[in-house]
Amino acid sequence: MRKKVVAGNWKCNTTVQEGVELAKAVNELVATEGAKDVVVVLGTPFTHITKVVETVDNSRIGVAAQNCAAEAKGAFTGEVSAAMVKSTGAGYVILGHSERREYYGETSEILNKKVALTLENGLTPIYCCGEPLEIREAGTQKEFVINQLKETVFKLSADDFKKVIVAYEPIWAIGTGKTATTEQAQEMHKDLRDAMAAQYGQEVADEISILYGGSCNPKNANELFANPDVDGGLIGGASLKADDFLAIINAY
Ligand SMILES: O=C[C@H](O)COP(=O)(O)O
Repeated sequence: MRKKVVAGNWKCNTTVQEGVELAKAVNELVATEGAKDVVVVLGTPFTHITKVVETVDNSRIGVAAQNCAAEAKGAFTGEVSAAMVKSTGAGYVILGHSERREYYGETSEILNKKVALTLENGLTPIYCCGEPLEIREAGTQKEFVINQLKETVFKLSADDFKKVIVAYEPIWAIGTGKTATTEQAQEMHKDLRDAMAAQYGQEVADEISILYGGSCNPKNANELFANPDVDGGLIGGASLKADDFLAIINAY
């Protein structure tokens, strides 16, 4: 039975102190009011990870880095390795977010190295995929997104692929207030699961959590999560407010 997952992606927001306050608030709300069958993850900036791991109940809330280095270690000034992330107590790494692909030139080749290092270090990759507006308008989004998977995580063995969480994030919906309709989300998630089944078999495909990301909020989460192939969300803006994030966790 695949897991329901609601992961926050704080992106480049909050100071360490603000982040710890936010984590504290989420921790309290999740402990008292959070849906028990939902895996909750906080994707914090690198600088916050150790403190956030110390702040939350780790048996209830996981912590994610938003990136990691494509190299294991060495002379790579400014980089943070997967092993370093692991040593903080974090359990997840968000990889392939469209902002990293677009602003930092992350290619499939780079992402393959990051995915491999994440898995080697016992971390769970939350692997993002999604199409830009022009691809959606041309109607070729299915081929585009499945190709992103083919170039990266579909190169993994079935055993490794089973450890991956996939997040579908249409780029035109990120931070724009323009959410994919519930039909658009379900259609793509089903297409992605079918592609996973073609690659690895239905049993593996049925185990993979596929999250939706893109202007997900307390008002639309319920409808989005009601889809049979939507297994949760990767939440940007709304994860910065503890009450909104809790409402999304409880939207199942
Ligand atoms: O990683 C999260 C996504 O980019 C969604 O961000 P958003 O909820 O602010 O649209």
